[in-house]
Amino acid sequence: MREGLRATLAVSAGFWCALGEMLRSCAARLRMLGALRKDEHWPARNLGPALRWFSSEKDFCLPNPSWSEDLRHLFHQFMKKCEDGSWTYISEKEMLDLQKKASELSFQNVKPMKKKQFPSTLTRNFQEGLGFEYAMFYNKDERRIVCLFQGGPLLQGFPGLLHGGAIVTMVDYSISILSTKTIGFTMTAYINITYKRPIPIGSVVVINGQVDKIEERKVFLSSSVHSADEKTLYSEATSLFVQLNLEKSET
Ligand SMILES: CCCCCCCC/C=C\CCCCCCCC(=O)SCCNC(=O)CCNC(=O)[C@H](O)C(C)(C)COP(=O)(O)OP(=O)(O)OC[C@H]1O[C@@H](n2cnc3c(N)ncnc32)[C@H](O)[C@@H]1OP(=O)(O)O
Repeated sequence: MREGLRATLAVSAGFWCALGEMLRSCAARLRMLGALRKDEHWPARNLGPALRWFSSEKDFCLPNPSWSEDLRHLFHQFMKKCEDGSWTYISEKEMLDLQKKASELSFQNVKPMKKKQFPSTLTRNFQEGLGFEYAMFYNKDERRIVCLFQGGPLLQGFPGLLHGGAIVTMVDYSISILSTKTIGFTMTAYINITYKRPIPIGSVVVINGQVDKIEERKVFLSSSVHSADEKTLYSEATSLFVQLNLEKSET
């Protein structure tokens, strides 16, 4: 009797969990689709606080209900590549730790913001699905980084298309992590991007970044932005990152 009751409770708990997850997923997709409607350019209107506050616990790089099938599929493909150790998944915590360490090391004259005033990194100040949704993978031996990126409706430039500034932001983030992981903390000296095709809002792109050359403190990198099926080349960039001179004050 007791066993029967326990089994019933387990099944019903499972049912409510699955239903909850399904509703959450539908809500996120609807939010994104709603925001794409022509008359709702500012979807934050009814969405409560638009900022996603700093959290060291949640890993925003993991799939959430706003992720499309394409993004999930690529994410799982890359997670598989991590199994033999050639690629490594970069968690949100690792990015925040790097950023925190960078400011401790190099910007000693800058007063750090209090946690409560401090929204997470620029790319994380959006509700799920409305801004930058991405995950990054690093290949140490090949000095490469891959960023799987789905840009949401708050990143719109031309109607229905991603703003070029949002694209270059994501490219810059990806390769700044690559150059930092390659030679230590670096800053962007220049980034020269060519936009070849517009990127539709909500589509999934793959950013590939690689180190081309290192000359003392200078790291030269190139990157490309492709569609998930690799058929469309959206953008290409070349850039220079300079390793921070930690003896000098940087402010
Ligand atoms: C803080 C690091 C954070 C890293 C965190 C990574 C973890 C990631 C985690 C979470 C993701 C968040 C990631 C956010 C990151 C976003 C990245 C950005 O948006 S950075 C903001 C925009 N960039 C600036 O504001 C730079 C402003 N510029 C400067 O501060 C300096 O100019 C700097 C540091 C770039 C170089 O200054 P010098 O005083 O250290 O070095 P000098 O002597 O001027 O240059 C060194 C060599 O580089 C050449 N160089 C410098 N700038 C150049 C340029 N624009 N074009 C060509 N050559 C240049 C020079 O000619 C020199 O070359 P020769 O050694 O003589 O051969």
